[in-house]
Amino acid sequence: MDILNLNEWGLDAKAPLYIAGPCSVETPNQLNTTVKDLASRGFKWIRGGVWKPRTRPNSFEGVGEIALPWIQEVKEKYQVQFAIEVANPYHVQKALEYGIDLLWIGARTTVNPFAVQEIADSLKGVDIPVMIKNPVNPDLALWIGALERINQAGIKKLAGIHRGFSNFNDQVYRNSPTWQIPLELKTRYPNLPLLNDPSHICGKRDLLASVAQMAMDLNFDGLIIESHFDPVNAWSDAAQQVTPEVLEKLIQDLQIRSTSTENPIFQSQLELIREQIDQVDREFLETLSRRMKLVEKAGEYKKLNNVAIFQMERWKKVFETRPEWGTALHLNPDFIKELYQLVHTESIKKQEEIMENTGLQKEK
Ligand SMILES: O=C(O)C(=O)C[C@]1(C(=O)O)C=C[C@@H](O)C=C1
Repeated sequence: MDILNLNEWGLDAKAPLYIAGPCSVETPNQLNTTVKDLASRGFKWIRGGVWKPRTRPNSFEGVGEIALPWIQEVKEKYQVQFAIEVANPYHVQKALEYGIDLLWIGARTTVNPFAVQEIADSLKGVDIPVMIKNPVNPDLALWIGALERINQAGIKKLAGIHRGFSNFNDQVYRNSPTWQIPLELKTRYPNLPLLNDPSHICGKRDLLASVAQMAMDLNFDGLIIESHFDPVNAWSDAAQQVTPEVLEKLIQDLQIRSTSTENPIFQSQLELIREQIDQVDREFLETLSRRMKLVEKAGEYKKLNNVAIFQMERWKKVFETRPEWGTALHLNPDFIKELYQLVHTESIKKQEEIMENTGLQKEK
C-alpha cells in the first residue's frame, strides 16, 4: 500500500495523535461546550458521531446531517480539525460539502466489502485522511481489504483504528482487545499509522487509562477517545465517556516510550538478553520436539492396540496439573491453559496421521 506517515499528512498530525470528542454530536450547546473545553486543553483533533450505526433499533442513531453546520461553526470558532464517521457515499458527499477534515469508517461498515467499495469509489480524486476501524470480528484480512480498497481509490493519508473485537463472553472488556491482530497489521504495514480506541474496547471509564497505556507501550501512533462535557447524561455510550478535564489528566499521565534508543549501553544489554532468549527458545523447541516424539510413540501404541486417540481422563489431568505447575514457576495459568490447548490439538493431529497410516479401524 502506498501510505504516508502521519507527519507527511501536512496537517500538524504527528504521533502520538490524540483525537477526542463526544461519541455523538447531540445539540449545538453540547458540541460547543465540549469542543471549547477540549480546545482550551490543547486538543486540536475532535471526533463526533453524526450518523451512528447501532446494533439494535430504537436506540439513538445520531442527529444526522443537521449536525454538520454546528460542526462547521465550532471548527471555525476553536480552530480545530473535525473527524466524523461515514458509512455510505451520501455521508462522504455531505462531509466533504461541510469541510470535515478526517473521515473514519466504522467497525460495522469495515465488515462489508460492498459498502467499503462504494465509499472508496466516492472518494476517488479526493484528498482527505481516512481511518478504518477494525471489523467487529477478529478478521485481519477483512481489515486489510478495507484499507486496500480505500488506498486504491488514491487515499494515501490512511490509518487503522483498533477498537477491539466483538466477543461472546469477555468479562472485562466491551470489545476484546486481542492485541495480536493490530500488532500483526503493524508488522505487515510498518508505515501504516495505527490508533487505538480505548473507549470502545473498555466500554467503561475506569479501564481507559490502562488500555491507553498498553497502546502506548505497544507503540501505537495515537488514541481516539470519547469525551463529553457531561458524560453521565450523554445520549450514547454514557458509561465510557470522560470529561475533557479527566481526559487531559489521563493523557498527561501516559508514559510515552520511544521505539528504540541510540544509547549504546542499552543496545548492548538488550542484545545480550536477546542472545539468551534465542538460546532458551532453542531449548524450549527441543523440549517440545521431545514431547511430540513421545506423543507419536503413544499414537503408535494406540494404533497397535486399536485404542482411541482422545483420552479424556488423561487429558483432564494434564489440563489441570500444567497450569498448577506453571503457577509454581510464576507463569500465568491462563497462558499455560491456552498453550496446552494448542499442544493437545497438535498431539491429536499427529496421532490422527499415525492412525490414517494403518489398516486398523479408527475409533471415533
Ligand atoms: O496420554 C495420551 O494418551 C496421549 O496421547 C498424550 C496426550 C497429550 O498430548 O498429553 C494426547 C492425547 C490425549 O487426548 C491425551 C494426552
